[in-house]
Amino acid sequence: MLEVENLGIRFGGLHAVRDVTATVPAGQITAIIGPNGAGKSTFFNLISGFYRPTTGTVRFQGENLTRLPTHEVVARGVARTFQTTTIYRELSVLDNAMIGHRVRTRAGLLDALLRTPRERRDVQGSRDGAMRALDRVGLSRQAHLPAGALTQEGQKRVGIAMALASEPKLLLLDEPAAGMNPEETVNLMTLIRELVAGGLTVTLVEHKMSLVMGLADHILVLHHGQLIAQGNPAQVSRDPAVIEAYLGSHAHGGQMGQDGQSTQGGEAAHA
Ligand SMILES: Nc1ncnc2c1ncn2[C@@H]1O[C@H](COP(=O)(O)OP(=O)(O)OP(=O)(O)O)[C@@H](O)[C@H]1O
Repeated sequence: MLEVENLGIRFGGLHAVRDVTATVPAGQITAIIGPNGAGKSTFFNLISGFYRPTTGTVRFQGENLTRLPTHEVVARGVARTFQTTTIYRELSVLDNAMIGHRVRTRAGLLDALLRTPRERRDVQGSRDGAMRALDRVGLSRQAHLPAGALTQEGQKRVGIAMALASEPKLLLLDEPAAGMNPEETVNLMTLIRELVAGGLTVTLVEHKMSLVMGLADHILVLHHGQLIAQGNPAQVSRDPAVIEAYLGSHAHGGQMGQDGQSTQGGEAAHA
């Protein structure tokens, strides 16, 4: 579904992502892992159009997305969530999801100001699309609550609904389980599996190895911006280069698993 070739970006002297060639298969869950600073978020920013690569190409369903602005990437079916929650806490859950949907509607500012028939049709379309997205994440009954009144898990679901409201084919989740307790993490895994069973392709960056190893069909491992391994969880967790990368990063003060639980390296090595 997604193919990147020789993808790279430099920030001054730092090669944050270097020469990555990889594919994301349709209908599967692909996880991107690697020690802190490995380039995972930067890689996400490259494939979702937030950053322009210094080298290489990004192709989605055969189409070259490399130089497209973010909204064009979204319009072609690639949507993402963010590491930190970016929902509007004071707005209703429905309004949040509608914001996600508006990316796909055509009415411009003039239509909105003049409240043209097209604008009214688009608002109705956004409402319907947003409700469908809320239904997919199990939030239709909370649609009229302020988003900030929901639990941490509920707010994460709002963020996912915002992305789903643009009706993506590929959903990019940036650390979806950050800040979640074990029960919430299991609920999230169930939700992701349901979305994939419904035909969505999911790619995620995640530190929690229990989630990655329990969920991913395919794993890409980045280290110092480079792809050092890929394969299924069993293959990746016994790959010497992966174990070395995590243990090395730990030895040099690499951050431990999310919320300071156990080391990524330990979990990867024992998964
Ligand atoms: N906009 C930027 N400008 C300069 N340097 C950046 C920028 N974005 C990221 N970097 C650097 O690129 C490297 C990779 O960062 P990135 O956030 O992609 O890693 P990561 O694997 O997502 O890390 P983490 O697991 O800590 O979230 C880091 O050294 C980071 O400081």
